[in-house]
Amino acid sequence: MAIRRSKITVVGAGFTGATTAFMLAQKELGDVVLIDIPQLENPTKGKALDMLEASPVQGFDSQIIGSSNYEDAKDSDIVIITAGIARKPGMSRDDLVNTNAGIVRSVCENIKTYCPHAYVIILSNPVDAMTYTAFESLGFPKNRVIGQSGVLDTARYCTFIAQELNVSIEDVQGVVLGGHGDDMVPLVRYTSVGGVPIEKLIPQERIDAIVARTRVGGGEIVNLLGNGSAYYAPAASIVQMTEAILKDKKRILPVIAYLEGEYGYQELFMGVLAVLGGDGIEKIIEIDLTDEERSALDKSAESVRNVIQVVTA
Ligand SMILES: NC(=O)C1=CN([C@@H]2O[C@H](COP(=O)(O)OP(=O)(O)OC[C@H]3O[C@@H](n4cnc5c(N)ncnc54)[C@H](O)[C@@H]3O)[C@@H](O)[C@H]2O)C=CC1
Ligand SMILES: O=C([O-])CC(=O)C(=O)O
Repeated sequence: MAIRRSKITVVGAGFTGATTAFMLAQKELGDVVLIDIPQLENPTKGKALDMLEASPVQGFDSQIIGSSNYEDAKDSDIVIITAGIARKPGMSRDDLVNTNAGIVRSVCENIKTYCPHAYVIILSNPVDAMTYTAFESLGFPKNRVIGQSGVLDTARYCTFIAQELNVSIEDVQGVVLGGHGDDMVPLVRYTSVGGVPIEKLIPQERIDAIVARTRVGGGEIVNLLGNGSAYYAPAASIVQMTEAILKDKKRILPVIAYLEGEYGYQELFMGVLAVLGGDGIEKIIEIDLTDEERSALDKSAESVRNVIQVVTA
């Protein structure tokens, strides 16, 4: 059998979806199908064609098509869900829960039919609860249903640390666990620059300020944009996760995973460190936490559980 290119479907052709599709093609991770609602079929086709017409200039061979028909998504290896509404200034991600749960459920019905073997990555907010919703609707094994939050939250955290120290971002290592909300848990004790713990490089009050800014990093962008939320860094985060799966890289990344006893949590989707490779979430890595870190994670888990209760009620 001839080797074929991977096929990646991105559902939702708005800011995050379109940016993700373009980055995936630029990196030649596969052929890309961009899907939106029938009322937006022409703009979706237009965006895809515009991206494709960049290929001669940028030298990528990935195909990109726009569609509102899931037949075009048939047998995708990866499906990325960005469909849904985004928040505006003054709103929390949780305010989106009812609208986006309906959208995610209807998208998942199509994924189930047309892409039964896909690895599914969820971006739509509130993303921990939307990953739970997708898992329930799809009925896929837990290793194939993965939410995106920690890669982005960690990226923001590392950006602020590199800025603070005026050093290369390449030398900053950190991790943010927990739900994708204002009580997420940046783990200072597991953060280093060039192998040196940040507590030895940055005064405590500046570390506290960086942690606080990270927790509201999404809101900072929402307030600056005025009408929508972040999309460049979210798209880059999704692309990193997609690449980890398609290239079986076995990256250790913070992802939203289904917890069945890990860290003592049951039947909960939340951000934890995991090995992400050719079989999706291949392993969850449990790290030891101090009492303080543990109670911060418990608080975040409680917030996530409250939103999940809305979608399971
Ligand atoms: N988890 C994370 O880290 C992040 C999550 N988000 C979330 O991602 C979602 C999308 O954000 P944006 O792309 O900025 O919003 P957007 O409004 O630019 O795009 C959303 C797109 O979804 C489409 N859509 C709605 N219902 C659909 C359906 N049933 N089928 C297919 N497409 C449908 C809309 O027509 C629209 O084009 C939001 O919920 C946002 O909060 C955004 C950034 C980061
Ligand atoms: O803040 C938002 O609404 C979008 C998002 O999840 C992020 O950028 O972290």
